[in-house]
Amino acid sequence: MPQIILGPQQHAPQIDGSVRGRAYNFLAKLAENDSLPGLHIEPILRAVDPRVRTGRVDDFWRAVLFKVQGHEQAAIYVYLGVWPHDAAIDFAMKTKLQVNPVNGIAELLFSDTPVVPVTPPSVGTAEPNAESVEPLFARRGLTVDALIDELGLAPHIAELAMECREAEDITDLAQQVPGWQGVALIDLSAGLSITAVKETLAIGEEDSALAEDSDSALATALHHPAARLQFAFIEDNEELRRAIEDTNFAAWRVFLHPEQRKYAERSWRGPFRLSGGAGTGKTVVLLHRARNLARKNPQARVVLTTFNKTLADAMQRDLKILDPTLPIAEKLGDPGIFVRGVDAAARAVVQSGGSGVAPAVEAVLGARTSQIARVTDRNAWRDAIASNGDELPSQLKSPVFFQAEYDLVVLPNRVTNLEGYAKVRRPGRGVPLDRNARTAVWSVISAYRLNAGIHGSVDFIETASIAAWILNASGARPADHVLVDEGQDLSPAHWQFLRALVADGPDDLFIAEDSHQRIYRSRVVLGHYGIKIVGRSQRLRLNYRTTQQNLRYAVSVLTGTDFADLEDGAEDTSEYRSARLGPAPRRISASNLTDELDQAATVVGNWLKELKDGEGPETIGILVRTEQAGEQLVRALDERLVPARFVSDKAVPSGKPVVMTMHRAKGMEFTRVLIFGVDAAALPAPFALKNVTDADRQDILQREKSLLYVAATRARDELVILWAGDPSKLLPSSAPR
Ligand SMILES: Nc1ncnc2c1ncn2[C@@H]1O[C@H](COP(=O)(O)OP(=O)(O)OP(=O)(O)O)[C@@H](O)[C@H]1O
Repeated sequence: MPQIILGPQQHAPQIDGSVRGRAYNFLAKLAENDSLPGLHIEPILRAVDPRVRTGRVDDFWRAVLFKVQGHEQAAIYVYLGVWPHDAAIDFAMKTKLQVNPVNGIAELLFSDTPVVPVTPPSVGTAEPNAESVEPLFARRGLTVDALIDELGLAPHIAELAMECREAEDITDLAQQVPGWQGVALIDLSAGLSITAVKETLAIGEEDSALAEDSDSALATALHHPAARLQFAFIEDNEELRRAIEDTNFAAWRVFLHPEQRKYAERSWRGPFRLSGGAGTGKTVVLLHRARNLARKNPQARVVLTTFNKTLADAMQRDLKILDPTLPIAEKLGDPGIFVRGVDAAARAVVQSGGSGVAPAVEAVLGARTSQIARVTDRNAWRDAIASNGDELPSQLKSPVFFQAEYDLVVLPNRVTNLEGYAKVRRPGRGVPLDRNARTAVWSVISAYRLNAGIHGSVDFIETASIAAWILNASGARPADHVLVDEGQDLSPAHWQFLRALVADGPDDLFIAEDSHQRIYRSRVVLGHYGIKIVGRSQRLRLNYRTTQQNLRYAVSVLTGTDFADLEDGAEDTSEYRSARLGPAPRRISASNLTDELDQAATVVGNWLKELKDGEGPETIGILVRTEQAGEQLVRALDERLVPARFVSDKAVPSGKPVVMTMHRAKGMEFTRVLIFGVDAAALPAPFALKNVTDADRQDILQREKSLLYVAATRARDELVILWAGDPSKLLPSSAPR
């Protein structure tokens, strides 16, 4: 059966729903049998490319396609869109599908225009003395010949690129150059060498050898990972229908970056870690990988998990958008993809743990009732300190200290009594504790556990620890593949649980994380919990969400902070890059709270007026540090006749701008973002730093910075930062360009 490929369609006219429907019918028939006479697949006399065809969609509309016939392969049809009859012939006459002679990537050429119509970059806009500044690529030692002969850029694009003075000019050019060439320009402007760019685009030395003008060479060139930034292989009619008829068909569903594709498809002998800055498509990779694994083996039990329920629900929704036919498992251990927050997945193990639960509770928490149906009250540490903390050194009288000590030391080491706690090693905990201090600390931990026992409750981390014990004791491994998002915020007990879900082996664990976005917990070294990454770790750097301006601002929030990833290595942000341009982030200083609320109402009110057709008010996000501040802000906006809705743990409803905490905004995105209340007095949050040890203080400050980074990277297009009085010290002192 013929294979349909959707090629670049930016040259085709917009068509309405009924024409889309007919275009789909045409392509569906073509995919079944290309010799059906009603299709009228016609070559065009004197066309520059003998492979070009038109096909009859109806009396008025014609499809333009290329027919590529590989050896012993079914015909491939590359679809470029539909045009009115004469315009279709005209377009078909001058369009050529070829193999790039340098790198073996399939590409379109037009005989009387450049590869794409490009306006010259606005050279020299960036600096007042720009005339004297050498263009960026020349400063980097690049030449037009190298861009053409070594990389394979189209000559007119290489020449324009060599004229660009600054990175913005390159981005501007790249935005107009679809496919791999645009991506290559962004990579070069971020400082990558031509060799490194070729590596990210999966261009090998052997690729140019395929650059002959044969059908089989073209078929190979269309499969090139970099060609697939523009040419999408459509696998069945359902996918075809969605791609043609759905006007919201999102690029992430088919046009993966070669690196994203590699991580979605490749197999590893053991756990793999994919790190990457905000918006680099880590979640997209996980969704594609889950689909690939489920398709490769329909009996496979794939667990797709993340930090919490809201993010898991969003992943499940997107998985269905990606492919509605995917088998979603409702029960852990069933074939298909089981999508849950990590705590819900642990609960599922405990709930079905039967007689294994009581010994697990005893092994993890010591002797107590095995009633664990309830969740321990969030104030339980405070209460335990109040009742049993008299002997504690004052700097340890803090729920923050106990939560971290419990997560990082007590639970992962299965400490159940003072003897155990007196001996346990506490690497990385900062404050050393002598025997007396350990006794005082243990007294509080015992009280915490005793109270929870009386209430028949456990906290989330305890549940993960109990679930891990149950699985390890029984040897049951209810998953074949575990895919994890937001790994930077999981605790050791979570990792012990995830490790226990799946046997050691190929493609057992795939972990996406960004240590710059660690906002909940202390840093964890995976190797301590049986997850040996050893060399199986890569990084994504191209941001698909945020404009270059917003990204640069967000990264400048991080500057000066020494981050480390889950494997203890340093991470840097120097090659983070974005393929989009937009307005510079606006920083607004208000004189007092009333002024700040007025300014917020003005910003959001204006944004509401600017919404385009099809853009709902919920694409505006207003991010705050605390729930209380959020609820207060909604009331104040309401008084100023600006509608808004505070969203905490539910999915975001449509119809109004959304106010939420910066924590809640993790993993989300908005077209426009206002970060409200970035005052010196509010960020870092004073309550977070109350009664903490010096060691914890540093880590909390780092997390508060990361919180601001998370908030700033939620914005696709516009970002406004607003404060009253003095700005937070966590903000960069000046706005980057
Ligand atoms: N190949 C792609 N083509 C088009 N859009 C993409 C692609 N990959 C990702 N995106 C888009 O970029 C945005 C960010 O993707 P995603 O949420 O997967 O990133 P992330 O790395 O998980 O981000 P974060 O860490 O901030 O949660 C989304 O809107 C997604 O649809």
